[in-house]
Amino acid sequence: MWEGKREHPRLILHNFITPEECKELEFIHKSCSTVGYRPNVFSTTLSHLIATNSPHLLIPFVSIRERLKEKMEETFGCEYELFIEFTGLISWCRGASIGWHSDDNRQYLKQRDFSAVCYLNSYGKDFKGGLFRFQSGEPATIPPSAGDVIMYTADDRNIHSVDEVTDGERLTLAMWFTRDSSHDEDSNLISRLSQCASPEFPLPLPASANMYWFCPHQHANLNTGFDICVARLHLLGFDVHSLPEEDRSLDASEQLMGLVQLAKGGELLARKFTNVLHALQVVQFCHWKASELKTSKVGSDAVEEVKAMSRPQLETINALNAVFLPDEGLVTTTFGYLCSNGEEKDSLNLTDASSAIASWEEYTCKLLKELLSSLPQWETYQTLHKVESG
Ligand SMILES: O=C(O)CCC(=O)C(=O)O
Ligand SMILES: [Fe+2]
Repeated sequence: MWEGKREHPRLILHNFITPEECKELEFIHKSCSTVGYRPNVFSTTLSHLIATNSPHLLIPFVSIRERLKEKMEETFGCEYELFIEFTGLISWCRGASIGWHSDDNRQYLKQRDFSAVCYLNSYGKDFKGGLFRFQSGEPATIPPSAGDVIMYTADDRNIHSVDEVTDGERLTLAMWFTRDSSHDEDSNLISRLSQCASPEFPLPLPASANMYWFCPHQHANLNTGFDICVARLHLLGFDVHSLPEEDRSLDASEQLMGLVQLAKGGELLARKFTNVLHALQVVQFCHWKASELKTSKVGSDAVEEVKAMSRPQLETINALNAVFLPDEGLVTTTFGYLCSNGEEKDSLNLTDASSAIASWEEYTCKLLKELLSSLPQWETYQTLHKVESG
C-alpha cells in the first residue's frame, strides 16, 4: 500500500485537496492567524477559531479532516481506530525552519501515531526554500505543491526536516492522529462549541488584546514587530483608522478592539467595522473572491461612501502605525513575497472592500447555518463530520 518500504511507512498523495479548498483555507488563515509555536511561524488552530468567535470557520475543515482520517486509516491498516489529535493551519514565513525530528519526540507528544501535512501553496510559485526532507528512505526530498499531502508515522522511522524559508509564506494544514481517545480533538471542540454556539451572527472578536508579534533574532533591546492584523491589512494596501472612544484612557492595544475604519491612498471608507479582526476578515474575503466580486459588481447604491481624509484622521492613522507597525519593511519581509513586486498592495481599493461586506456576511451566514444544523449530530456521535442538510 505504501510507496516506501516497511522501514519508512509513508505515502505521498497528489492533488488530494482541491485548489478551491486550498484557497478557502488560505483565506481562513490570513484572516485569523496568530503567533505560532516556532520562530517566524504563524498558526490558526480550530480552538483559536472558536475563541475568536468564528466557530463557523470550522465548517470548511470538516470534509477535509474526514477524508484525511479515512485515507490515513486505509493506508496504515487501522480502520476505525484513529482520532484526530490536532488540526492547524501553519504558515512558515521567511526565516522559519525545523531541523531533524520525529513528530512524537517529546514526552507530551507520545500519543501521536501518524502525521499528515497538506500543502496549500507551492514551492517556487508562492515561496522559496521550505523543502521537506526525510532523513532516510524514499522519497528523500519533497517540494511542497498545493493540494499534495504527505502521510507518515510519527515515530523515528520518519525523521524529517524543513529547510529554511527564504522568501514568501509557506502554508500547510498540519494534522496529527492518535489511537488514544483521551487526546481526541473532536470531543474537546464539540464541548466548546456546545457552550458557545449561539444562533446570532458571529462577529469576529480578537482572542486577546495582544496580537503583537515580536521578530526573533533581533537584539533584545531592539525588539521590533507588528500587530498581525494591522500587518496583513497593510500588505493589501490598507491602513487602519480607529474611532475616538468615549473612554480616552484606553491603552493603545485596546484601540484595535473597538470600532475601526479602513483607509487607503488618502481616502477613508465611511463604514465602521466592529474591530480590526472584522475589518481583516472582510478584506481577506474580498482578496479571496476578488475576480468573482468584480464581475458581479453590486449596484452602486450598495457601495459605501469613500471620503478624502482629514488631517486629524491622518494623524490617528500615523499614531496607530507607530505603535502597531513601527517597521513597515518587516511586514513585507515576513508576509510578502519579494518576487511578486508587491502588486497585492494595489489589487483592491476601498470600494471593493465595501462591496465585499454583503458577500462576506452571506458566506458567514451560510457556514453558521451549517454549523448549527450539524452540531446536534456532532454532539451525538462526538465527531465532526459532514451532515447532509435537508
Ligand atoms: O511543514 C512541513 O512540511 C512539516 C512540518 C513539521 O515537520 C512539523 O511541524 O513537525
Ligand atoms: Fe514534523
